Amino acid sequence: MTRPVIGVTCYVEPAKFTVWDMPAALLPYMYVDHIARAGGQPVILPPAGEPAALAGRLDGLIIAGGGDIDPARYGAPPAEQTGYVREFRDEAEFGLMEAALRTGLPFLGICRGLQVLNVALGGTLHQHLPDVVGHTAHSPAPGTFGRLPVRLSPALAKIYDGEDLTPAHYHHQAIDRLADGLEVTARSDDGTIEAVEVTGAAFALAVQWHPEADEDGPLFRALVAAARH
Ligand SMILES: NCCCC(=O)O
Repeated sequence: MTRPVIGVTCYVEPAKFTVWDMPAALLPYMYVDHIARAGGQPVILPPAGEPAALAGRLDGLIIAGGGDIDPARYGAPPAEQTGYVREFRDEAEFGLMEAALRTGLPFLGICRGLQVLNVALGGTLHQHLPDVVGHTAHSPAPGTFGRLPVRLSPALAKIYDGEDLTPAHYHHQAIDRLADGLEVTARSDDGTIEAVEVTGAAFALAVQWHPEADEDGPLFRALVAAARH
């Protein structure tokens, strides 16, 4: 069976690899491994050229984790804790997001990808979640995933085969004002929005957590299944 082509966005950051120490287009391998194990063909989309022009050649799209969105995109001045803003990545991913929404391309947003979806549709973000919820359980230490329970909507519970989940989290920002056209599909106990879907779309959903960090990949399988149609 032909594998649906799943585009997945990536970082561009200073990096050390083999004998080199230079900027690299980077993506944790877990993303592409999950896509391939789910039956898809992963294609990494660096934020160079015009990746949105490729949307018509993809069967599905993942906007992956990454640094903070430039708060100017949702009309806010930058907070002190806002970091790793890469305007070139914003430009590429907001273009891809717009193309996916316009064409009904099956879409999965992961962490930053959820935030791109919300801002693209006119929503806003909390720029530093610990200031809002009073704890750091969503991002306990640099480079370490936290585990925090979330309660899933019936639609998401069907994908995960259960209403309760304790996924891997690493985010210091979160949705503040939910965009029109989105529905909340999961929250954590402190009220933080942890997942959303686009109302009425065949498959356009996003999670604030990191499904790529877990061995099992129901969200990746669901995306690849949607991408086959
Ligand atoms: N803001 C970028 C995604 C991760 C985070 O919220 O820390």
